[in-house]
Amino acid sequence: MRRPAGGAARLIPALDTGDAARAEALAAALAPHCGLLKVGLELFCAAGGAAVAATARHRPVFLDLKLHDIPNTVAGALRSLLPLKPAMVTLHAGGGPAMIAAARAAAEKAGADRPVLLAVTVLTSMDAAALAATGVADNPADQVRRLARMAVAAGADGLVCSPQEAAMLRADLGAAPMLVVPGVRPAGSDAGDQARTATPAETVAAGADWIVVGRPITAAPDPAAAAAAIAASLPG
Ligand SMILES: O=c1ccn([C@@H]2O[C@H](COP(=O)(O)O)[C@@H](O)[C@H]2O)c(=O)[nH]1
Repeated sequence: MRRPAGGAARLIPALDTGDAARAEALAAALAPHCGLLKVGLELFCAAGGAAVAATARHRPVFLDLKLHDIPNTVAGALRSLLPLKPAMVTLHAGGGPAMIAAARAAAEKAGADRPVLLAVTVLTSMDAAALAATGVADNPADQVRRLARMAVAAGADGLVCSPQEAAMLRADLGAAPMLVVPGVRPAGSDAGDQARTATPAETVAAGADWIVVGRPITAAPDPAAAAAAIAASLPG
């Protein structure tokens, strides 16, 4: 997977709906304004591989299933997903190095066309209090750094972090890991359940390769116009 040159290629709209027909209509409308399209848990649980195939007719698919299980099970899940040819797949960094290494070994069975493996660090919906409730006393940035170092060493190609950690990860890990960043909000839009946010332009300036935007696009009266406006705001 090549890194995006800039502008619209950096944008990944999240097709978060349980309605496969609506997802396909969104995919068709948003494709001219983005680099990839994200199929997440809501759409995959509703429509499975058929939704991935339908979305892939419009743009390469970022399959955001956040796999998190014992290594053998995650490796098996990866093998089951390979026929769908997703461009990117997520797994939780919290599954640990053996799980990530097993996923990498399974993905490599697809050869040169294998999906990019992205390790999700600390969910962008979590603030320090939410993290503390899980037993992690460190602030989100420290926990993101710790998980990111471990995940890259174990074989992840890239990371999912919030806009607020992108610059730190670039400084810490250099240019190599791909950074895919949700929790992105155009100025003035509702954060909803996202806790660690920034604007699209700020997020790219901080070092994100791709930004993920869901509701500010899909809940807009004209999703294609919303995506076009976000793409136009991105630095090259
Ligand atoms: O830490 C994470 C990991 C994944 N996501 C996903 O990104 C989108 C964001 O949607 P918005 O509507 O723009 O909030 C959604 O599909 C999440 O599952 C994330 O938000 N944070």
